[in-house]
Amino acid sequence: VPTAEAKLGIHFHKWEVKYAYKSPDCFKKLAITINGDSPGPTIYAAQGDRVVVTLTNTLPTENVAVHWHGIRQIGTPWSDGTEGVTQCPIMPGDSFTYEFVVDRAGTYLYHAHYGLQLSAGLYGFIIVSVPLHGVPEPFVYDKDRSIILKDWYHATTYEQSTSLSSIPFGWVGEPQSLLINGRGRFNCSLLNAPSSDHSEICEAKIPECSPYSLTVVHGETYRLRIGSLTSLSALSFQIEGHNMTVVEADGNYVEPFQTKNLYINSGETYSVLVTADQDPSRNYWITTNVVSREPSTPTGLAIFNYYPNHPHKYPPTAPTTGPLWNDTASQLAQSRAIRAHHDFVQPPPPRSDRVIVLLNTQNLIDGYNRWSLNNRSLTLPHTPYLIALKQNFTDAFDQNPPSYDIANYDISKVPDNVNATSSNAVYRISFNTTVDIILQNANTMTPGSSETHPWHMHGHDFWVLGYGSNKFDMVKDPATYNLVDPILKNTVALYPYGWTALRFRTDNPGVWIFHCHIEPHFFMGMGIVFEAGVEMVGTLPTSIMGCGETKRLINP
Ligand SMILES: O=C1O[C@H]([C@@H](O)CO)C(O)=C1O
Repeated sequence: VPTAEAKLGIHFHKWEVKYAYKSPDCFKKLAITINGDSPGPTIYAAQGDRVVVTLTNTLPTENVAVHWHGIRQIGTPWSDGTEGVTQCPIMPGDSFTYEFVVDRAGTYLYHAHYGLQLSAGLYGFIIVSVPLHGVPEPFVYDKDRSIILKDWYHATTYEQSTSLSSIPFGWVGEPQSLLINGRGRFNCSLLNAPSSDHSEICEAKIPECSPYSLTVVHGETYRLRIGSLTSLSALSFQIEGHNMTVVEADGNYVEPFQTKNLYINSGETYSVLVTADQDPSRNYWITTNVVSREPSTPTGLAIFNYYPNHPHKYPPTAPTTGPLWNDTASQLAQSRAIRAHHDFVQPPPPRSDRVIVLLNTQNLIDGYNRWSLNNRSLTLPHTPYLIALKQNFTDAFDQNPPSYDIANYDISKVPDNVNATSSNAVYRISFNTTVDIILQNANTMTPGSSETHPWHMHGHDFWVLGYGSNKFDMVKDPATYNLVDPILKNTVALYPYGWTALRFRTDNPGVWIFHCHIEPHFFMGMGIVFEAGVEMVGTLPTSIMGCGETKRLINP
């Protein structure tokens, strides 16, 4: 029975964020949970509803902040949940209320946006339905189901963040397992503990790590919402013997297209339609595996269970895996195949007012391994930009980083690191203008290597105008842009040695971050902060300022 508040379109949630021992892949480790769960509870709402989450931080010695990924926060930029950008972190023992409107139906996510807390397991779904009398969705299905994908590490966030910010540098490496709806399987016999009995820390037979099972009825069509909140891995997702028809991406309807393998990067969501039209006398494998980086993680497994077979009966076949990890061409082909649905095309403005080219490089800065944009590696200040810029503390940050000419940069070479510096610069962009961002990939510090980066923008969707596989040509490449039916997204892939071109309108007053969604890359500086229309932002809630009781000094 819906509560009175839910009938009014307000959804209250009380979250206690705390550590708990979890064994999602059979290996016992500390995870950050919401009310004891990782992944956390799904937030359900209808378009236009208000979501109010009161979060109490019960982590003994750690701050926290939660980002509502894909929710634009129109009029509430202070609820975006990005520590250092839109709020002070929530300190242990403190409570903080996030309040925002979900203005558009679709599939969204939430996750920690502080340090490496996403990798500790603070993540979940936000599912927004079409309102009762709203425009119907351009597809039909019998049932709505959701699957959240995660890569899982056994090292703690403290170990990972210390390694990443030490000399010598210690990379987090590939994950130990892949989780489907919070369940995976680590091979306990790989542990070389002194005793042969691992049952205390790794127990293959506990129900907590038995594969997730999705029960279907023969003949029915399922809308499967698939979201990825991996720390690192780009994934391929497949259902043995079944085709998937992609119909939604990041909350936007797409022209339907069929695939057997869905590529999904961290921060992306897709809806696919799957019809249970195969031999119903058996179950099938749902699998996910690492692409873009050479995998060393076992395939993630779940069961596509035809009723009335037992939900945990293993399929009779060996699990199928996706395409080769380094088949970038097929990933690029999927990216290019995604177009706006023909009834929902919102064409972009034909030209932009400003072009920002961002060269993506890995650098050595003062001996530390970092990632940079135009040779500047973001170091988040602990005075949140939104507060500082709204209050005109303009001396707090560098303003308007200089533009960068990539014409003479050789993207196939290891960077020379000469001009690479740490920076807290903020791009100040005129309100209500059209901006193009050209993401240009390049070689890392390892010869012959360039990596895939999923770029995510807060506060806005952007049109994806095009992709290229080499250095961007300012004259020729803009002529190839899709200005007819480009997809709107909030997260998009930048492929090795290639470029991706985006266009967006600065129509949401605030201060926002645009960053690589690989958590350790963001931690290593891979992002920019931009401001547009901050003077139009309403009075900032004092809850985002100060910390603990010192808030009284701000608002006596
Ligand atoms: O940031 C990274 O560091 C390593 C490697 O480049 C250096 O060890 C890697 O694969 C990353 O993505």
